Amino acid sequence: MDTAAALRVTGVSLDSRAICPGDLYIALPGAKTHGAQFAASAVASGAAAILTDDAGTRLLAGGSNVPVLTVDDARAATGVVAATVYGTAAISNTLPLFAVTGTNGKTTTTYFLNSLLQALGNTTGLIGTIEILAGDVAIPSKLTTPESTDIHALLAVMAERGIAAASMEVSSHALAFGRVDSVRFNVAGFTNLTQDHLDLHGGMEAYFETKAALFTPQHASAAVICVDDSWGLRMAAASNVPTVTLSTTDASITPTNAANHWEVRTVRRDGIGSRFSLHGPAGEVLRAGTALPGDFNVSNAALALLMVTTQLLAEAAQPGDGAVPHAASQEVLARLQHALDSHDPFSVEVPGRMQLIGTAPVAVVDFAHNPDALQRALQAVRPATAGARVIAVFGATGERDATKRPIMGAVVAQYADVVIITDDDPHDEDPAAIRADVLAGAVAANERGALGRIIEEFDQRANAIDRAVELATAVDVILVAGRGHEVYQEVKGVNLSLDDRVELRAALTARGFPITAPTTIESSTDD
Ligand SMILES: CC(=O)N[C@H]1[C@@H](OP(=O)(O)OP(=O)(O)OC[C@H]2O[C@@H](n3ccc(=O)[nH]c3=O)[C@H](O)[C@@H]2O)O[C@H](CO)[C@@H](O)[C@@H]1O[C@H](C)C(=O)N[C@@H](C)C(=O)N[C@H](CCC(=O)O)C(=O)O
Ligand SMILES: Nc1ncnc2c1ncn2[C@@H]1O[C@H](COP(=O)(O)OP(=O)(O)OP(=O)(O)O)[C@@H](O)[C@H]1O
Repeated sequence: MDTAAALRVTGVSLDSRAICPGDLYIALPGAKTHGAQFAASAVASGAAAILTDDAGTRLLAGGSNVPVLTVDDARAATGVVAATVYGTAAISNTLPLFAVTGTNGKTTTTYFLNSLLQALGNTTGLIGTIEILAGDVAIPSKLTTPESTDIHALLAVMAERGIAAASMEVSSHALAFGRVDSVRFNVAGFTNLTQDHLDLHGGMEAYFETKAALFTPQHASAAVICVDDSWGLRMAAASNVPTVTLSTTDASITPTNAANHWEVRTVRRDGIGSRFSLHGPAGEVLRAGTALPGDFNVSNAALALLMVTTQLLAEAAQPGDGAVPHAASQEVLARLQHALDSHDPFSVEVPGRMQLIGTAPVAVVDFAHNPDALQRALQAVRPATAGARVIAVFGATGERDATKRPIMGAVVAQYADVVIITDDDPHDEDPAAIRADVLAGAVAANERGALGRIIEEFDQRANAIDRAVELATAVDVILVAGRGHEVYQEVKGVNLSLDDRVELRAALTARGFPITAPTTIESSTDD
């Protein structure tokens, strides 16, 4: 214990491969192996000490020449240790943090938050599926929500670099594995809950409970919860931090506490996007727009707007009773409206999210990879022109929630005229068996009279995309769904280069159809 008391570490990592000299290596039990198996390698890389559990200590059994600290639950200790080492336990007092959780819309909403915070004059940070940004420094992202050791290190770097506000996606995996432990967000937002990740959670109730952990004083000072569905209403009731609710569709359920309820009204189409107004309980009105198609992007934009509004109102609140004087509230609204009008922050492009690749036919790459997202994406791209068809290319992921596969097949058959089934990331599963599960759902829906009369299957995703373009006329719409921004397809442990945007653009060009210019975060421009 004397050695431990005198010990100084300069960083923390859960991964022996990422250890830098002077780091603490936290050896965790995992699904496949125990981190203690890699302790020697961590020490060889310069680990100054090891923290682990009883099982880890037994595995080390006198074989370590650095101090070993043993705790009952090493994962539960990780967040607090990382926050202590990086000095980030109370960082949200000086660096406002925004978290977004929900099945769909996390990435888009964090991009919208980031864009609005910048429009308000902040240097910002962003942590999510596509990339991590600390001001103008971009760091590649491996997970939607990094491990807590990485989050605390990133927050320390952000504070050092003068970042004024940061937005983060919080996945249900992150909540289940304690990745946001010792992080308290100023405002946590909830988008929606629909079927996904049942391989991890077992059922929707457990999935809901995991998400609900974000809306507790341990993790959030305030919540903004979208109540467009009954899960949202339940989340608002379960939340035990000050909560503002948001409804974004006519069909939304009105919560009982109208005093904290905001709603979207007057949505109207504007090109492929929309304009809308957001109305508060005291007659507040903010007007905004988004160039991204789909009603769900109005929801995402409204959620981002209300989360920032909530934080600015909290900053304007009087110490003591917490009330916001009328003049201060008017000032906040005016500042926000000016940022909305001058920067159009929700028209930022989100890589692989309803990303327009071709114009005639309209050809879109989107990340929809679960039943609800697919339905909404297909509805969003449905053309008004009589006789125009929607041609969908998609597949399901291996080693993830297998129950959603036939449902995805059925949804696409229901909402697309032409259904082209192919591979997503099969991981270690047999791709043909995954396609068969999806196909079964599409065929069954077809037999029940679903819209999709043409159903085809391709084992090569590039060929499936090419086939979609071959079948298309200039008035049709092609939706290539499921992989969005991803540039590799993982097949039996091997990452094969594959970018839907590149394949779609090539197929359109080969047939003389017009395309849009590539954007920055694409494999075609990275190379
Ligand atoms: C299912 C899941 O989340 N698994 C996580 C879990 O892995 P595991 O239990 O299999 O770990 P393991 O391989 O047995 O290894 C045990 C320990 O040894 C360590 N190790 C292992 C090998 C080595 O050489 N050195 C080393 O130190 C590992 O870092 C780990 O701490 O613990 C690891 C670190 O402790 C995580 O990196 C890993 O996430 C993997 C990479 C993953 O793919 N997770 C996905 C499913 C995920 O979290 N996705 C969500 C988003 C989902 C969505 O919304 O779509 C996300 O937030 O990204
Ligand atoms: N609010 C929403 N409701 C339903 N579907 C949405 C919503 N926002 C986006 N989508 C659909 O879900 C897909 C994924 O969106 P996004 O990446 O923003 O969500 P996410 O929660 O980060 O997803 P993931 O956890 O899988 O990374 C989009 O490509 C779109 O098809």
